[in-house]
Amino acid sequence: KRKEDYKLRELRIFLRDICRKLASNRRFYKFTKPVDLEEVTDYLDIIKQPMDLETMMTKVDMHKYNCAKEFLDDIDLICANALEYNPDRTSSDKQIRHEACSLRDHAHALIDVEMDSDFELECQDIAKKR
Ligand SMILES: CC(=O)c1nc(NC(=O)[C@H]2CNCCN2)sc1-c1cc(O)cc(O)c1
Repeated sequence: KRKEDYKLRELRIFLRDICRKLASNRRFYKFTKPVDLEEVTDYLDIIKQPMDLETMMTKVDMHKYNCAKEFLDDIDLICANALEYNPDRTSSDKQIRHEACSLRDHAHALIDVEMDSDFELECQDIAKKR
């Protein structure tokens, strides 16, 4: 197990904790599971790359993230998808856009507070090499 692999294991432990905290916040309930394509039948006509917190947890376990930036790119994707699928001036669309922006800001804030910036820079160097 190279030194790099110990760093990536530490990253996975950290990202699982971030994912758990976000998924356990009732405000982000709509983003915890893949959009139900039986219910939302036109979803894939509009959203080309669905993403959700359960899928992200699986990606952590499958070693798909080599730095926190890659993890936050998927959080930003969840948010962008919700903004794109819910553009209307209705209160329901406005509410889900608000929840999506809140998820994005909470995720970035959690990582900025809890993650050592030098550690992330080391992970980004590893990510570049892989
Ligand atoms: C996550 C998401 O983007 C989402 N958007 C919705 N939009 C609408 O229903 C709007 C779209 N504009 C017209 C009026 N209806 S419902 C919905 C959703 C909510 C859940 O509790 C679970 C789930 O899988 C998906």
